[in-house]
Amino acid sequence: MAVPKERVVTQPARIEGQTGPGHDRILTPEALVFLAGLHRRFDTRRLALLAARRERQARYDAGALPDFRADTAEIRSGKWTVARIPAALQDRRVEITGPVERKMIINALNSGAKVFMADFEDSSAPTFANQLDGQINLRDAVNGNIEFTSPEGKQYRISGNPAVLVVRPRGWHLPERHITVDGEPMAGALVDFGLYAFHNARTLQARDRGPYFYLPKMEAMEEAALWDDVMSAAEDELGLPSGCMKATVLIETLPAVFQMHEILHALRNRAVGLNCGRWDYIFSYLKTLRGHRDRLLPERGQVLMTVPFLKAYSELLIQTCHRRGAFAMGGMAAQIPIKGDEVANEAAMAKVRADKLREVQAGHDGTWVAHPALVPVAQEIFDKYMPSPNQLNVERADVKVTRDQLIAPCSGSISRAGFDNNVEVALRYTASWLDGQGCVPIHHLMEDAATAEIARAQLWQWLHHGSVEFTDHAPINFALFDHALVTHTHRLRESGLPGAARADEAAALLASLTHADQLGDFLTLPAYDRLA
Ligand SMILES: CC(=O)SCCNC(=O)CCNC(=O)[C@H](O)C(C)(C)COP(=O)(O)OP(=O)(O)OC[C@H]1O[C@@H](n2cnc3c(N)ncnc32)[C@H](O)[C@@H]1OP(=O)(O)O
Ligand SMILES: O=CC(=O)O
Ligand SMILES: [Mg+2]
Repeated sequence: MAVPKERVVTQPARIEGQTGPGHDRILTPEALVFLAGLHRRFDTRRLALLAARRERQARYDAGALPDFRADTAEIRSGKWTVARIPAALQDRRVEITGPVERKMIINALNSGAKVFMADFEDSSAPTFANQLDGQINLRDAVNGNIEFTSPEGKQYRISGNPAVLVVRPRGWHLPERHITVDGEPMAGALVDFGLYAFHNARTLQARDRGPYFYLPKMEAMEEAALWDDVMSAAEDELGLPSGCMKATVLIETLPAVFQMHEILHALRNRAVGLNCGRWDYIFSYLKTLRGHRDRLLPERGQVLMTVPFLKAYSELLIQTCHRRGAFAMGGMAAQIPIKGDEVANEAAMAKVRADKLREVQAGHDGTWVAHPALVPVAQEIFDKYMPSPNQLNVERADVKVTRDQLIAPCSGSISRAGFDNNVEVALRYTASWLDGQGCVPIHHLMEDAATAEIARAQLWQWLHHGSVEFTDHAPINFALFDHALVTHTHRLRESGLPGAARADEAAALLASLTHADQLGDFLTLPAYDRLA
């Protein structure tokens, strides 16, 4: 049934969840009308694109393999570049990322990094309160009046030359069930983008820093075209110049690596770069090829950026970006500082340095870090090997990456410790997420939704493809999984660690996902139904 015209224009989105202090200044009547407009114009298309993902996946499950598209060959061979990149984004050598928590936003903006990516995605557990508090925090940061006092009395405020703010909304797949339009839940992506744009885009545009976004987890150029149309509509509605909203796209799914030119082309009036979102990319390799017994991955610790299929991906990304005048951003090393153990800390920092050295020497224009203490570590390497603000001039014409290289099987092994670590990480991360915390340190590594997905997907893969063995040739089986899960659940419950209170729920979810006949699309979808 068609929606009456005046309803399309004026009927606001409805709030279905509990709101807290200050949320009314984010969920204003005007903002709710703006959100409703985005939903009515774009949600049908979003749902169709999600259905297209499922159809593609069914073909891969039936034996097909991803490949470059025949219908877009002209885009790949054509001569074109992305639009001029704003001055504020010309030097992105170190970008810090982090959740939209108030203290962390201030710390990240003060960290010395060129860019801060404020994250509503992999590092966020999207409780309604987290998402709305995040919007308040970002609005205050944009307005220059963000402050925080810790329970111990430590004062936080912005000082010096803060990092340029870039916001990552949720991916197209996640719903926001606390905001509905015409009885339907809105897309998390449209809520995060819409509220941030509505409250901040005009303020940002009036300065030398604009409304800038990181776009996650896309699988096809049509999904990028949808973002382009959403941003154009928002620019029109807010009276902003066309193309002022800028986008950096994470290439973090296997299908997307075959459409990098196409994705940049779809967003060519606003694209400033692509980023190697390595953790989701590994997860997507597992998920896309879940039906292919010959492409199992070894344990997480062995799937490094130097293995052939990941090296091919990052080099093709650099070549593609630089051909189009766009930045080729590197990704996240998972190591974080280790306090109280100098030797272990130095070993972790050496791994970060090696990762950043590989990136800068391959031609990346910048990189990501997960913690303020890593900013100088990454910056030292990029300053040394990239004296100019970027290296767009590095063409990487030598790179000749084929389809087979992008989906090459990865050799390696699975140890009992690697298996056990996957159970522990998947459980502890899920429990923390259910408790409202989307990023946690586990055994001195940063764990977020993307890294935990790898752990969960690998367990499923090893258990469901017959006769997968450990290094000592013992078979991997469900009894071992069930036993490890019980052990870690008990340990977590007793530990007082983040997520301890949600250990049993997390274990039940992980057991059902791991025993299910099919690898579930996203851990965060069933987990969202149970989120505090
Ligand atoms: C795959 C991907 O998508 S990667 C992108 C998503 N992931 C991320 O963004 C990771 C962000 N990082 C983090 O959340 C954290 O660094 C964690 C959870 C990994 C570790 O956090 P902690 O154990 O609290 O770190 P630690 O205790 O060493 O923190 C020291 C200080 O640095 C701050 N800090 C740590 N990480 C960050 C960050 N990313 N941004 C801003 N501040 C930070 C802490 O708030 C703390 O501040 P304080 O001294 O003023 O109290
Ligand atoms: O978002 C980044 C990733 O590695 O995943
Ligand atoms: Mg990711």
